[in-house]
Amino acid sequence: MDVDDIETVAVLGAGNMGHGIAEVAALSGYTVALRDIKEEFVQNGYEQIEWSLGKLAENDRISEEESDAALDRITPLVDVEEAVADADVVIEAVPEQMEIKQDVYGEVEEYAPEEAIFATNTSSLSITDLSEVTERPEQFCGMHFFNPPVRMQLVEVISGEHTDTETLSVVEELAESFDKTPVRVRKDTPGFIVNRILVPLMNEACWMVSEDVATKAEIDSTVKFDIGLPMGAFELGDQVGNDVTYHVLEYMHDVLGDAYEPAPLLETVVEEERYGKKSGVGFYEYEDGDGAQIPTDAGREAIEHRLLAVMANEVGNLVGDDVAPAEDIDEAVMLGAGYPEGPAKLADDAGLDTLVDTLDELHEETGADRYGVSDGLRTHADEGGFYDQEEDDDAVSYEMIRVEYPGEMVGHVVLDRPHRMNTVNIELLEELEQAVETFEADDDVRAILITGEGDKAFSAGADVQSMAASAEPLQAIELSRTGQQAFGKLQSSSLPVVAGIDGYCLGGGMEMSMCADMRVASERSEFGQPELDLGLLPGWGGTQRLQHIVGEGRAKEIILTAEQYEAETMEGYGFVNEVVPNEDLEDRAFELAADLAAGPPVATRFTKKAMLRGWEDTDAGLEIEAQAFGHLIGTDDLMEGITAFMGDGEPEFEGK
Ligand SMILES: C/C=C/C(=O)SCCNC(=O)CCNC(=O)[C@H](O)C(C)(C)COP(=O)(O)OP(=O)(O)OC[C@H]1O[C@@H](n2cnc3c(N)ncnc32)[C@H](O)[C@@H]1OP(=O)(O)O
Repeated sequence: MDVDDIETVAVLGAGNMGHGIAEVAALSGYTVALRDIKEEFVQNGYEQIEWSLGKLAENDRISEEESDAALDRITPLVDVEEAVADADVVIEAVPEQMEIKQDVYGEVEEYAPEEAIFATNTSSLSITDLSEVTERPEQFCGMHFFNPPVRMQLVEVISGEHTDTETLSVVEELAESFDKTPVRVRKDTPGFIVNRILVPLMNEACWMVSEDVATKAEIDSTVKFDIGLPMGAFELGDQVGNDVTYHVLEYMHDVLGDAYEPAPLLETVVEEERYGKKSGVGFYEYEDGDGAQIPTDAGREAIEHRLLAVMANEVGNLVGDDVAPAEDIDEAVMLGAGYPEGPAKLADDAGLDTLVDTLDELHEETGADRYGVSDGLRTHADEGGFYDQEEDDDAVSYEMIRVEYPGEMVGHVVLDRPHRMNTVNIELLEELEQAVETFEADDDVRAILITGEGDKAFSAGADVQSMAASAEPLQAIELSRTGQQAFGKLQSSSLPVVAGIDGYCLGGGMEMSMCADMRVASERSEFGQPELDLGLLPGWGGTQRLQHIVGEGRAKEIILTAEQYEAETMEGYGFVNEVVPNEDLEDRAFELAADLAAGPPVATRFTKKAMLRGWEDTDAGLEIEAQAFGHLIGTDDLMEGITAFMGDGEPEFEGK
């Protein structure tokens, strides 16, 4: 079967995952049969889809017509025969119990066309075992979506023992046609990739508390603010559901052995039905407490090493068993769990030798199987890392941005952290500076275009979480200077710069766009300098540059109110040169950049220089800005602002 042959997708199970998958398939133009065992279940799923499509339209992610058309493509059904009779692909998302799934496949096998592919959305059962229930194990694979499917980019496509490669390729292409990123899991292993990394990490966090090695606060502070993961380990556990984690871990324990023995703390919370947010209490109290309140400064290096070592060991297992290469593991975990960098890269950065030593020491000390170093980790430690260390040191490599050459003498920078709203961290600043230098040294580039990956954000500003991790005045002054310098390089580039803005353009993201010579924005874009709401000030040039573009009055209004502004308003303020329909943004921004690239390079350069020099004494202003940034980083108000942001609350500033 070819992906182009697929017209009809049957989704079995209209629960959380099932209705989400049906919505994604319908949005991509497929005819969808959504089936559940009872009319009320399937109707409920259908209504959830209707609500979600309505939200997408309300937020301008899709048009009303697209929303209506997607809903029209979905037929809610109870009858299995009717649901699968015309299906080219059947995606099964029924409850995670072998007997239920077996029954479903028994029925489906009877009515589905012979050539139809079966894909299961299981997260914890063996693909091979499930495939053997059917008469088409070679046409059977895993298609593991993340929750909620409409928002999450990753789909793990898992090979069972009998799956043929054609089936995997078609399902990967199907995932791509859903506008998702498939990552192939070459072997059917418990937890596949993402859970195989996350669940043992969670278990190790629990072991540390169970053994009085560290407190929950110390561990979550280390995970969130030192390692820089999106949530603390316990915070994430409570979010996912501790019963779910425990269930997956038990399966790993059964199949993979004692290295995956659940920690007593995890067993206790599950026994006591402290499942997390959904039950009102987990590791933290939600109903009767303030939820996860994680201190920014309680992290410890020993905890960091131990967690990274356990994570590296799992990467070693996956790579060593040929489940996936390091690049795929990193991509999956970044997309599926929102890690700023993948686990293999994090482990390489920490040094595999050090992590192996940590595991060896723990193994000797405790004798616990989970510290036994995996063959994959040891081999890669000997080679110097999971990634090739022999790469040419002079070669420029980018991780936070993409550098592209779309033609017409345009050099294109894509801010490439869509899982974190293209937020800006120090590495991104450094890479941006490097990209500008590379373009300037390239005779074939005459204009720079900057856009953000995805349709949610050009950039939501500085990565608040990584900023909170360096809450020292001197570090903050340095961070402010680094941003000023990188954005300054863009502003003073001899090449004309166009910013193509689609979605949120906030804080540091807006400060970056201030350094472009022209800004074109989609209708749905929103602008703002929310820094004062965080107890900060725009520290990457915003206090100086904005007033040059929109005048002092508007600049003060935007910065002091910290409000968000629509693209049209910002056009009126003179910040945006042109507002275009959402779907035209990319083409129009490129067209504008190509137009400027076709202009006279020397005259363009001198024009830019003259106009920039004509500003008043900006350096003095920038110095004050950097000093102020350093001063603010140590204030209680900043912590209040960041804590409120992380916890979705309203800040109460005290002026301290
Ligand atoms: C010198 C420069 C200083 C600065 O730039 S300071 C930072 C200034 N920027 C901000 O304050 C913007 C903060 N973000 C927001 O207000 C909201 O987000 C948005 C309006 C952009 C989007 O809201 P919604 O659509 O409801 O999405 P969501 O669930 O809030 O965000 C999606 C994920 O993106 C993370 N995120 C968004 N902005 C930032 C940020 N600036 N730093 C770190 N993470 C950010 C969130 O936490 C969340 O993550 P999860 O999905 O893991 O919960």
